[in-house]
Amino acid sequence: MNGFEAELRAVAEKRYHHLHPFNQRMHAGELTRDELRGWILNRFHYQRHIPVKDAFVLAKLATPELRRMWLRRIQDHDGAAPGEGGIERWLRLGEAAGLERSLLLSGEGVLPGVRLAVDGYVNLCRNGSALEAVAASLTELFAPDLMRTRIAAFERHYQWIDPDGLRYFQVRVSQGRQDSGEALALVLDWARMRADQDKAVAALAYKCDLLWSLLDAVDGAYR
Ligand SMILES: O=C(O)c1cc(C(=O)O)c2c(n1)C(=O)C(=O)c1cc(C(=O)O)[nH]c1-2
Repeated sequence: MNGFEAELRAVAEKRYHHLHPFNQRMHAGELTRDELRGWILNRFHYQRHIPVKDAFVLAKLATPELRRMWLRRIQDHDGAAPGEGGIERWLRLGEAAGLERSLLLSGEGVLPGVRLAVDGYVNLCRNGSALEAVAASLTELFAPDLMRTRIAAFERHYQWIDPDGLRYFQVRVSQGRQDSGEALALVLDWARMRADQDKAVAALAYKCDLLWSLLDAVDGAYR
């Protein structure tokens, strides 16, 4: 591993939301039903904007090979047909926790801080360079381990949620590994100069901060 890759990993190790008190309480089984439902509802706002931000990233990629690779991410979330894909699986997670899909789809109850955090990510991908947008997605290097911890915590502590609802997380473990492996290879290839490496590190730190802010908003609202 070169020094730049170590620097990227160190940023996420220190600032990624696996360390956030809300996630720590989730894993320890300390969340109430209302808190968990509030998280699922608010995180849906993030989920439904992932393919939107990925469409901005796609438009910045210069070759068919790169666009094909990135297009797969949009399909992972939107599915190839109605009733498929990550957004549908998140709606089923909501239903497994007792939340109507019409409520999630309405956007009602999404917290102001969550809207700002999600806007921050979409706008980074809209206005930033391809390097910055792809570097920001590198939080996914750490997401699969977090998903595995989360699945175990749900199975152990939150048995009132139908286990079929956990399918979103199970599928994301391998998708996240593939996504982050591809994104890391691109960032290492594109950022050879120190100035570019600094921009990539800053974009990743910003992404960590916005995920952290999203949980701050949820943590403060439902206690
Ligand atoms: O539940 C999580 O902790 C978590 C974190 C992240 C992340 O690190 O951004 C993503 C996801 N989930 C996720 O489900 C997902 O599809 C996803 C896409 C991206 C991205 O930046 O392109 N991050 C994430």
